Amino acid sequence: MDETTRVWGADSEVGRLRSVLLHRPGAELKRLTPRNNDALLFDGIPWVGRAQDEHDVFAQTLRDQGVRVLYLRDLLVETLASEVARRECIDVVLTDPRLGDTLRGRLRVYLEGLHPEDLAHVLIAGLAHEEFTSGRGLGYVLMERSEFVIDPLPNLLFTRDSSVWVGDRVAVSSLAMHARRRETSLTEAVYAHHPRFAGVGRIYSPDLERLEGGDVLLLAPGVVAVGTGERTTPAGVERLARHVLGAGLAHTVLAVPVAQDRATMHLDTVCTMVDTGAVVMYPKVAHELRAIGLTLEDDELLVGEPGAFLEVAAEAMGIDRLRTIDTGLDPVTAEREQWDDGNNTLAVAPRLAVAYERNVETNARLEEAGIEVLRIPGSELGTGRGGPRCMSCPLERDFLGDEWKKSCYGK
Ligand SMILES: NC(=[NH2+])NCCC[C@H](N)C(=O)O
Repeated sequence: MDETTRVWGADSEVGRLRSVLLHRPGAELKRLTPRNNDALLFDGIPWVGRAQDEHDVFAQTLRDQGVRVLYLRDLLVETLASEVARRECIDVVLTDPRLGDTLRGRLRVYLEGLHPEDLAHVLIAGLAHEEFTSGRGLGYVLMERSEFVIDPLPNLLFTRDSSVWVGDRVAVSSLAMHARRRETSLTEAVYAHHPRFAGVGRIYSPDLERLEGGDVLLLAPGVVAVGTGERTTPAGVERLARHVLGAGLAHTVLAVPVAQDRATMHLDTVCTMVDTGAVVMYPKVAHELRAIGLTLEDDELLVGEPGAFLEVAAEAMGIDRLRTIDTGLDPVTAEREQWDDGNNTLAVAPRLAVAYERNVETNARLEEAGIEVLRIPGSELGTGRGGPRCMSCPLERDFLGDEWKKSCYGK
């Protein structure tokens, strides 16, 4: 398809995937140490070379299915050819109040002198105290050697969280955790200034209430579920609902409260779609999870009565039942495989999903249920607590539109 006729976006989680935004992990992962990994939201210290190999397998698996893989880093380098984009990305770094004016001034001169390739590297991998030899000022002198003048972004790998498409519009999200806040200045720059995305409509921006893409699930054309818990706030759900409903991109938004735990940081840690009317879901929460329908009437956001997620979702989708496939086999296996992102699958098409190979029982269950599983390794990638869905932002999926119901029932 030529660039001018391209229709970006998605109206489901399962329409045939045409292009996807990934970030191949790099030098930013080398910044992780046992002292900073918790603050940087990693549960271990990944072997970086192996994590890259695993990620390459992921990307190749998608390409083998005819999916075009775009890398965030490449787009960022191209974006940074624009003076405005450069200034915006640099300004965000310089707002860090830890710096102090002297160090800030030095840093500005340094960053402004960098070629786009090197600037992208520093924006992603950060800048260690010892690497910035031209640093001056009290902020610099009293900084611990192990600190960063610019913090690295090891979670950039999880491209699902910093932007999400609803219909043909993109939401650049508002990340909740300090370690991730700056990620969206890079995604924002790409969507705003890369010629590839010229003219694309927006429905969210990073200055709004907290909202992370991992919480946003396109259940069906017209129905969007949004988790609210550790990351996305109820106010974030409300704001997105207003924008999505107001723009006619959906008729119902479901707010889905999830426990405020690391294991369930996003809705996609317990539930992802693998077919038009089916989800893989952590059984422990499947029947506890509640949902509240939000609709818009005369510009007023109406909040429905809370009900069981599976029922409220099926009703909003207009189907009798949302099919569930359980994580694991017994409760202990289910808990282990939920933790290891067994629920976090990426559908390439209806009944075809990428999953971590390590979740043996969950994958077997998916296959029993008629879902073809494309297995990828994730021993190192998994240390960041994210699976194939978290590591991908679908840019183009075939829109299912009215065909959706037919494919849901026509099996
Ligand atoms: N959509 C997701 N589940 N993303 C997982 C993100 C993991 C990342 N380490 C974080 O804590 O933010």
